[in-house]
Amino acid sequence: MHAAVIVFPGSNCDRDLAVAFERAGARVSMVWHKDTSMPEGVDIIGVPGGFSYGDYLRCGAIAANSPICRAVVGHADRGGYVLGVCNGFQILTETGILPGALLRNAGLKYVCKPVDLHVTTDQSAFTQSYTAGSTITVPIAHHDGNYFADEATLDRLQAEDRVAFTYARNPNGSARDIAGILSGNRRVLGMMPHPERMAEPLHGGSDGAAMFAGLVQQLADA
Ligand SMILES: NC(=O)CC[C@H](N)C(=O)O
Repeated sequence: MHAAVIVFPGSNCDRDLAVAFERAGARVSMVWHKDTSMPEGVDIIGVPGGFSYGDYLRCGAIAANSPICRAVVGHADRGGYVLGVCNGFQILTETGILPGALLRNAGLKYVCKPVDLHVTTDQSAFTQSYTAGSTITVPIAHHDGNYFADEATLDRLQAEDRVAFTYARNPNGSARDIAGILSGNRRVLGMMPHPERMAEPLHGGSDGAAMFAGLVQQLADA
């Protein structure tokens, strides 16, 4: 399984994401934001967390218009897999690959701490290694993690079983406690918490590792 991890100026979780994929058995290519295409045979694109372009004008807004993001959109349009974590989730909403937007945290503060997440669905390559209804612990680290979408979009996400994770205790004001959502074809996941930062015992927990293991298993079989 071949994963590409995008590197923007200001990314700070790109290496963490690459290591999480590698430890699960994937081959990883790092791809610079000025590139215009993916390496041959990429199965999944990881859009990492961080502060792409210094979070100007809004988190993810400039990255969404970077040269490489045209290739990310093309990959998603062709039914390819994409994982966007934190700033990556913000970038995926800014490109329109995923619906909604990430607003300033309700408490107007940067929040950095482990949080409990409910796994809402196991019906995706990202969440198949978890039990639906179980609770996992994964850190958050963001100031713009307050998921917003109009009521019709939120209803549709829930009706289509596309809410992947919800917060056990909402840390940022997200609508309906949403921490992560899937695309309509279930091949794109955007989430604010960082599974790659809780992926081995030295991180203080390894609940995030099952996501990468599940992806490698599914995409190796594909
Ligand atoms: N860890 C991250 O990716 C942070 C994303 C963004 N810079 C924010 O603070 O909201």
